[in-house]
Amino acid sequence: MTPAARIQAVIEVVGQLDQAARPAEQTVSDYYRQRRYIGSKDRRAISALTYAVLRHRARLAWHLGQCKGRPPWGRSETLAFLLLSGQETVETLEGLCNGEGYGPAVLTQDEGVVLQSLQGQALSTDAQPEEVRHETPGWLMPSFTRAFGPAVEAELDALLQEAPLDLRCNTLKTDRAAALAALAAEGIEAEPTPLSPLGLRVSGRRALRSSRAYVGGLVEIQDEGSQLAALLCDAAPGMAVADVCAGAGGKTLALAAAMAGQGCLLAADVDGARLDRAVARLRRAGADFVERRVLADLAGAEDLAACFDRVLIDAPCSGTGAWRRQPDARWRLTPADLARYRAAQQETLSKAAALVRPGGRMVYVTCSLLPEENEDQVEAFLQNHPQFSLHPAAETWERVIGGAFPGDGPFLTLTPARQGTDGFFVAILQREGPA
Ligand SMILES: C[S@@+](CC[C@H](N)C(=O)[O-])C[C@H]1O[C@@H](n2cnc3c(N)ncnc32)[C@H](O)[C@@H]1O
Repeated sequence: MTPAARIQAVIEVVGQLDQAARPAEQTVSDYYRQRRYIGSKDRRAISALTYAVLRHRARLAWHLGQCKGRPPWGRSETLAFLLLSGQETVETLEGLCNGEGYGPAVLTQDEGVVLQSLQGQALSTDAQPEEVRHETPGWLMPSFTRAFGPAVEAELDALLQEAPLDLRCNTLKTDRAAALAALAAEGIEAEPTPLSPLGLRVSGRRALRSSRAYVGGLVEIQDEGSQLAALLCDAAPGMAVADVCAGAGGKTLALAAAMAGQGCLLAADVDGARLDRAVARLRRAGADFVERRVLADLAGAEDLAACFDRVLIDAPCSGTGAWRRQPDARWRLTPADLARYRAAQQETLSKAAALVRPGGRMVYVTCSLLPEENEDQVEAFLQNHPQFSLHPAAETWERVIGGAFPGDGPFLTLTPARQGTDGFFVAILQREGPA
């Protein structure tokens, strides 16, 4: 594809994103599915520019004077982004938008005027309101400020960066050094992650999913933060462990490895289709001992009451900690969604508590950075469940992970700005009784 044709493709994708209430990832992959002739190099270039435009959505709307309501999205934003980011000038844009081949149509007179007025300006300026400058919905600013105080700007900016590709080496089949060597043998460069003893960070984007190391189950894709959250469950061989929001099994796989394939590991979820997606992953990882169960209601699972040494709640949440991976998600989240997540979190905490045996632990995890889904939920739970108390995350960290605990309270909060991971919150709740 010519550079102009790639820009036209981005204009089309970005235009479709505005109309679609679904995740950008789906819209982008549908666009490619309908255009099989677009090769992988062009796809990479189109996706990179599309996501760059998305990451600047509020600032572009501000520059284009469309701050009120949802701006029309597509051509004007793509061209404005190319100009404001310094990748093009008005003159080079005029050359690219010449209506020839598969490139963008000729600039209209109005577009020319707008682009001339933007030339030389910066994408971010102090004149923009804080929430525009940090690409954050205004209604969430008080929550982020409450979470991070003076560090809020650095945290919000870090959430706008691209996330790395992290892998967890699967200790059911290999160790980290051998996994690194297997990847290197296939030309995939990676290095150990700074915090997780099992993590590998891949440099550059390689066709990982078709590699022998991935297909053979030596590695699984998992953010370093997610690996650390799973390690803090402190699951061990021979234990009875329940992952009650298992979804497609990301953390179940990590628990299975921590248990060395020995003991009882239950992967449960309310969503059977999600749980089905765990099957192939479990098989690939050699984690055949995991039982799966669709649970419409944890309260109805009487046969599981007080059975488990560890219960992991990887709770449904706003996903604010994972905004680096889905930059459009911030604009789809509504106050009603957040209220729904909070209700589900409190309900899941209360019901899952019944599964923990005396002396056992429940580990509450979110990939949210909002105190309403994290500390507030744990506090409310503890008020109503005096048989549970907070176990300091630092104690488990030092024993299971090693190195300095990256926090200063009973919980663990990981953030892209501080640890370079996705945002995660972990609280360990100990049920009273013999250890
Ligand atoms: C954050 S995702 C889990 C991700 C998964 N643990 C992983 O590591 O890949 C949250 C999961 O909670 C499930 N869920 C939503 N509401 C629930 C509820 N009331 N009880 C149990 N699971 C629920 C969702 O279906 C979803 O799979």
